[in-house]
Amino acid sequence: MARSASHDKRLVAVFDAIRVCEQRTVPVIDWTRFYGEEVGVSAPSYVGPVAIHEFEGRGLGLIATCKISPGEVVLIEDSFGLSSTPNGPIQKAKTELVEACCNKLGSVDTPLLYKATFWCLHSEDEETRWEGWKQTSFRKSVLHKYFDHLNSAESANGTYNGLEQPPPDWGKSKKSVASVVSLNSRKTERWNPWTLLLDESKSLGGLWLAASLFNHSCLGNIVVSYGAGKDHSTLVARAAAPIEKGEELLHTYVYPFDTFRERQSKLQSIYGFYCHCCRCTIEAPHASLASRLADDLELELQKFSAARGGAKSKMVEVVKGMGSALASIEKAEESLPADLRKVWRSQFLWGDHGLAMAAQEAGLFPEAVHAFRTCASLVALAAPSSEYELKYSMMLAQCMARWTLSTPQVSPRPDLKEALREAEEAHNRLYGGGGRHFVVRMKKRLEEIYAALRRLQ
Ligand SMILES: C[S@@+](CC[C@H](N)C(=O)[O-])C[C@H]1O[C@@H](n2cnc3c(N)ncnc32)[C@H](O)[C@@H]1O
Repeated sequence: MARSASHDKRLVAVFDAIRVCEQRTVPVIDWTRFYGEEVGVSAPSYVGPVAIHEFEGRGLGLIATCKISPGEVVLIEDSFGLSSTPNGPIQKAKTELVEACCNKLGSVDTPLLYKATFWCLHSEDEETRWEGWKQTSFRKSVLHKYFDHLNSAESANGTYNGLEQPPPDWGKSKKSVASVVSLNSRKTERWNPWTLLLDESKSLGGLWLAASLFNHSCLGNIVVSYGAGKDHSTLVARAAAPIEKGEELLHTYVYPFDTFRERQSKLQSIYGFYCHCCRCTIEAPHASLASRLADDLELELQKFSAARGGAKSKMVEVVKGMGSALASIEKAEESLPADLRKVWRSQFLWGDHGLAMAAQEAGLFPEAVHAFRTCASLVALAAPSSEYELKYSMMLAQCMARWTLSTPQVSPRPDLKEALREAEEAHNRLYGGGGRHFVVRMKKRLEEIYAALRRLQ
């Protein structure tokens, strides 16, 4: 008996190793359809070189089973549930998502494995949950089965039956569904093919079972994007930085450019934990200073909102005010150890963004270009390869184009070609390709702006 048990263990180890080696080839994304309005373009699911692991103080998470390079796909997965109203208020999106999950859990068409995996996700509902869903070893075995299913072409039907535990009690209350949704849901994002900016008007709340296992760091090493699938419901996670074998894969749950206190407060109120990541460790001792400087900057930003659409001279004043608030931040930065300065500075990126917008509106293009460049360099530190990197490189290129169009004799000319190349690279980092296609679209858009300006002259 003992002999056969150890034999079994070795067999499991061999099969596990084969499972890691025999990953499916990463599906290719069709870029021409990616930006379109078409629905029903689906990408096959895929799990890269990752394994489920238990971490002290943060429950289950994912680790790399080998070295992963930036841009490498680690997960492709379709949503379990989606809210129905695009860009609805958070509460409405959550209510709709809870409803969608309840329907899916109640449907006989939903494979048992999906239902079991849903109940294995992190939850704070201690009253109505069956005890089994809280046991780490049981959660891990169900989740492993779900991961295997994502990487195989087989249907999920029946796979749950192989688990050792008795079939669970499916009769859950809406409250327990809501707890899982609150702690694991995310918001989809998509690019508007016309403005080439992230289009909030199409965002939906959604739940992805495997992606729910990513734990948080304010300096994450993966990025997530949404493309293909009905309602752009397919989630694609990629490495944003080199990840060593055995290192945890971490995603940033909150806006990465909020101040230390703002991030901590959101993480505690929404997810119930205090973040001890390396960035928070750097920023914690200087938290009061950062909050005071952020308040001063915020006052200047409010002046910008009030001056929008008004006299140019007023906007020039606003630019001066913002510039001096940012100069105080840069002065405070000098008191920090040199290697911590830039990461600390990224808490104020939104101020540079505001300055860039105000300077652009005031026609102060060199200042605007400088501020957009600062945004891009801060993103590269705190949120590399993210949608923010693409956003700022695109805004920079568009600002340079406006500058050239409004002052054709400008000297030295802004290097628009270089900025477009940077946008192309940022696109490739975020999506693993498609940058050329994207830049061609952007050039077309710039030509349209130019033609419109010519008509006005
Ligand atoms: C989306 S789930 C992530 C997976 C989860 N660890 C599990 O066991 O299923 C979010 C929850 O994980 C935990 N968590 C995530 N990141 C954490 C971190 N950096 N420190 C402590 N807990 C964390 C928190 O309990 C949070 O509410």
